[in-house]
Amino acid sequence: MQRRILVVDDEPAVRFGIRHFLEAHGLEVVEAEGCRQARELFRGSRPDLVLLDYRLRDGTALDLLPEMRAMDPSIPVLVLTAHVSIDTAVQVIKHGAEHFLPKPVELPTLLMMVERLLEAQQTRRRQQALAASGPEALNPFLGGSRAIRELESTARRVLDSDSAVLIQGETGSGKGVLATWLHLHGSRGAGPLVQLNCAGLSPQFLETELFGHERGAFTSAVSRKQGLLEVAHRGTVFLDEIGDMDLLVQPKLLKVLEEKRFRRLGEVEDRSVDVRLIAATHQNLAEAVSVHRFRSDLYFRISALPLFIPALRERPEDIPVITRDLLARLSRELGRPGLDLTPEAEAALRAYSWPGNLRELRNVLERAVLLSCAPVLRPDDLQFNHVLARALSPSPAEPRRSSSEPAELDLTLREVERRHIERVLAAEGGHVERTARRLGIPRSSLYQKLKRLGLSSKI
Ligand SMILES: Nc1ncnc2c1ncn2[C@@H]1O[C@H](COP(=O)(O)OP(=O)(O)OP(=O)(O)O)[C@@H](O)[C@H]1O
Repeated sequence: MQRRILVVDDEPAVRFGIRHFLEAHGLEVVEAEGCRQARELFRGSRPDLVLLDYRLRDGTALDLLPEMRAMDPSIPVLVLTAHVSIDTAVQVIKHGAEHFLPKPVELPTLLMMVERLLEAQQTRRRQQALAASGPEALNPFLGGSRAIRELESTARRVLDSDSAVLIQGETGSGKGVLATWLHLHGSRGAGPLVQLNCAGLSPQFLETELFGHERGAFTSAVSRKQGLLEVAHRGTVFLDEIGDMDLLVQPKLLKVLEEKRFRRLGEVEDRSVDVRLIAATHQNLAEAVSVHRFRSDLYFRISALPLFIPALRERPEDIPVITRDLLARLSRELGRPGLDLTPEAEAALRAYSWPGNLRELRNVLERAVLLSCAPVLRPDDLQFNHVLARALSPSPAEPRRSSSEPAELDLTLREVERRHIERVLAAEGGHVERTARRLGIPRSSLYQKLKRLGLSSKI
């Protein structure tokens, strides 16, 4: 990730000299000749550091410093001045500058200072991000199966790239956990991680969430709103269920990815933004492209680095390790030290088909720990949702029939409805809202049907 420096000086020759030197050392430079332009660029081009001449034609550093601190206090400002006096130095530092340097500047000294300030800023941001994620951050690569080892090695290879990542996997398989891990361990780990689930969002809502709006952009826009893309500047945007993104919004997202620019609703000028996109879906996006539910250009853009999370049933050998990790976490969270399980319980966990993947495993264990007083869990303590599991993967003795088979014709309408709801519910991992959407009925109607048909929505 290239760092951007805003150089504010009214002398073009000074700006040219600094730009030339910093660019030769891998930094990107944007220039402003006075306070007005500096304000615009600070807001619009989002620099990582500012080099600010003390005296400008339309003001001094003392005017700009408090404004810049108020807009983003994490961006260090280094003041350059030809009139060094103790009083100026004290004023400049008091107004929020990180340091000051006498003019004419010695370029190697300037570079050293810039690099140190950028490094300190990066460390500070990373520490804040790790502290916010907590010591309990989940490890997405637990287990020794070949599938999970391959996932880890691919994920480590894409860590520091700026290209978009597409995480595919069944519901509850840990796509969100992997996205958080990629952000925290990548070169943007010190920056913000902003998440949005696109499922069920109207195009208007999705657009204002992503791009923000100006006051008065539409009737209910009573105040200005920052979009999530802006908030995620220098960090990562995690768009969950991207397959559900409305076709009207898709080209706008593509523009941001290609041009690194976007516009708030109701705004006339573009803003620049630097974000990495991590997208996730449980759908087959290539299939969605083939039926024109997803744009092929956006698909190609976001699927440059695809990661596939294997379903839990495809790697039963990992279940014991994951279970012990989850039990250790539950021990701490619930204040129940020494939680363990019998070999028979472990075998039962390995034998189950886990339609809800890791989310379901965690829920089964949590329920067992809460309902059992004993520290060691037995098979009886584990309550599996066999209805869902059967609906998703029927046993060989009871093969799923195609609708053309005569036996289907004998089913009552109620039974057909029941089976269909079971299947969709299983495919959506027990997620009622998504199931209702897929069935095309309101959530409240689905709850009524579940109750009437004696089905459980719990995963
Ligand atoms: N590596 C892991 N270790 C322990 N628990 C995990 C792990 N990954 C996921 N989980 C559990 O599964 C839950 C679901 O994870 P996550 O939200 O990342 O899945 P997902 O694939 O994004 O789900 P969805 O398809 O519903 O968006 C987590 O809240 C956590 O309880």
